[in-house]
This record gives sequence, C-alpha cells and structure tokens, in this order.
Amino acid sequence: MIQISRLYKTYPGSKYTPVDDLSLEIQDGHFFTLLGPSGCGKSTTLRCIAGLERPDQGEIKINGVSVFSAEAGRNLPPYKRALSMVFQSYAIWPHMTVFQNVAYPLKCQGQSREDIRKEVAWSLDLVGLGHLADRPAPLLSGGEQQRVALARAIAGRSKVILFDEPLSNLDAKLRETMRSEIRALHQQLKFTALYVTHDQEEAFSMSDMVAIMNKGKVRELGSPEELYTTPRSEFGAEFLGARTKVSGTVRGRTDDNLLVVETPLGVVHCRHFADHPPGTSVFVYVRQSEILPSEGAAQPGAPVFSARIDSVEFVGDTIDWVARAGDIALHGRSLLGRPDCKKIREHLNEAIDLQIVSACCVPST
Ligand SMILES: Nc1ncnc2c1ncn2[C@@H]1O[C@H](COP(=O)(O)OP(=O)(O)OP(=O)(O)O)[C@@H](O)[C@H]1O
Repeated sequence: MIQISRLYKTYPGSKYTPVDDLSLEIQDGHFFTLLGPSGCGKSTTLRCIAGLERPDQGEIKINGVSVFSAEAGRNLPPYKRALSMVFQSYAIWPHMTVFQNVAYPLKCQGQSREDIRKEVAWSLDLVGLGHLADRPAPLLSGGEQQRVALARAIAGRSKVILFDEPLSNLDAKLRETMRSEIRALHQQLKFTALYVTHDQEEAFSMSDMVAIMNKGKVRELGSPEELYTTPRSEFGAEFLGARTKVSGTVRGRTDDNLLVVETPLGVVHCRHFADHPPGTSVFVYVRQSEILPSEGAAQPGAPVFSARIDSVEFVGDTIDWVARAGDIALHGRSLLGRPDCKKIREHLNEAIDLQIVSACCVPST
C-alpha cells in the first residue's frame, strides 16, 4: 500500500503549490491513476513518492515503510524505496543494448550474472522484445523503447511501479495497444501501479481507482464509472466532458433514488453523489449522449422543450451539434447515419423539440 499524508510541495521562487495538503491511500495491487489538467501537480506528486523531489511537509509510506517524513527528517533516496518508474521520455540509456538497459538496475543491486540473465530474458519476453536483446537502444522505435522501459521496471519484481505519462509520446494507435499491454502486465504480475495522465480515456480504460487533481489537490476520488456517472463537483463534471450545464433547485426524490430537480427546461431526474435536501441549488449536467431529438411526449423527469439548432459539426462517427433554448446552450452528439442525426441536420437554424433523457447534478458553489 502507498499512504500519503498531508503532503505539501512548493518550488523555490514560485507562489503556486503543486502539491497542496494531499492525502491518499493506494491499496495493494490496485491500478490507481492521478488524472488532471496540465500543471495540476500530478507529476510532482509522483516524483515526491519516487524520491526525486523533496516535499516540504507530510509523510509517505510504501508498504508500511516510511520513506519520507518531514517531522522525522527522513527522506530515503529513490533506490531505497522498493519501487520502479516508467517515464514519458523512456529514460533509456543510448550507449547500451536492450539487454544492458534492462540488466543495469539488477547489476546495481548486486545480483549474480546468471540471475540477471534469467530475469532480463523473462521480462523482455513479457513485453515481446526477447528477439531484440542485443540491439543497441538508439536503433529502436519509440514504442520499442517504451517496452524496454517497461521491461526494466518489471525486471526487479517491484511491488510498486510508478508511471509518469508513459504513452504521451506514442501515436494514437500504439498508445491503445500499449495501454492494453500495461493493463495485462498489471493483471498478471499484480504490482501496485500509480499512473499519471491527463487523458481521461487512458485513465478510465486502465484504472481500478482514479483521483482527479486540480491545483495541487485531489478533487474527486472513485472508480472510473462512479466518477463518470456521479461527479461530485462542477470541476469533475466539466473535466470529464459534461458540456450542458443548467441551474436548478432540488424539489424531492424519486423511488429509485434520483433527485427531482426543477430547471428552466422542465423537471429533470438526476443521478447524484451526495444527498441534497429540497430547496438546495444545484447545477444539472447533461452529457452529449443524454440529449436527443424528442420522439414524442415528455416522460416524468425527462422534459421535452423547443430549441433552435445553431450549429452542426462533422467529427467522424458522430456529429456534434449545439442548440439554444433561451440563454441555455445545449450540446448534443448523434451517431452518423441514425434517424436522429438526420433530423438534427435537417433542422439546422430551425426550431426542434429536444428531450433530456438522463442527467446528473452537483451542488452549486
Ligand atoms: N522544478 C520545478 N521548478 C519550478 N516549478 C516547477 C518544477 N517542476 C514543476 N513545476 C511547476 O509545478 C506545477 C505542477 O507541475 P507538474 O509537472 O507536477 O504538473 P502535471 O499535472 O504533471 O502537468 P503535466 O500534465 O503538464 O505534466 C507546474 O506549474 C510546473 O510549472
């Protein structure tokens, strides 16, 4: 388990606090991701855990061992923290072969030649690079270099592996392949993974738990599905792509535990994370897929209203469209070739009946 308690980190000459009273517990064997916008402090947090940055305050424990404690004046160097790390830049040594790159940390640990040979062969096979062991590192593609970095991280059988945006420099197709491979390696070897990314799809497809960070703090914490379906805050809802925002007031609760929210578009039944009593002001968030051209009468909690289609944009498998009802902008997405897509396109610059089919809400601040 990784335990982080009340961690702070600032850089000299900067007023910004990239790690600001951060506490987290990462369970053994979990794939845990820090997700957030650029500059929110994800990498700084990871580097503090790795021992590459010295925090100002707080404590970090890895598998029960306190590796940093401001109070006790303890700060173990990276090589004493029983973890490995995979960097965005690969950090492959260019003057070494693939074999030597993976073997180097084991050599530093004083392992025997025979043990190193077996361990390197095992890890290179796992990442599909067994046939390239003797190739000089500069003669590898970006994807192969990242596989070498992965092999090096697993070769010591670390119980904890930290990943700092490891796929950012790869093209879209390779990123997808590598994320399934990392996930498969994690499932096979069962190490504790702490992964940093600003890419929501990457975070959601790989992780058991996700912490959404902003301005040095963890804003939301949960499984990908929990965060997606019931965000806790405006920041979480908007960071995870909910685009239509409408003010509302809670009026009650349905039998299946949805909040009944009155909005200028009608009464909407909303998923919610926290309980809000009648009278509470909330923001209702509607995802692009949750708003459709109306097929008939309104259902309870799924209001039908008139709006004008202002723009339609072709984006591949879907069209993205924006409609307006009074001063409320509504963002929708329709699958190309489906009847609702045709209907939206036919009504560009005209009024159409739309329906909100589901939504979530967060307290307004
Ligand atoms: N060595 C440093 N000296 C001064 N400021 C730094 C240093 N390293 C990072 N920062 C600042 O700390 C803040 C957080 O940086 P960090 O790299 O942790 O963000 P991040 O969330 O990982 O962003 P990204 O996704 O862009 O990598 C940024 O404002 C950055 O400019």
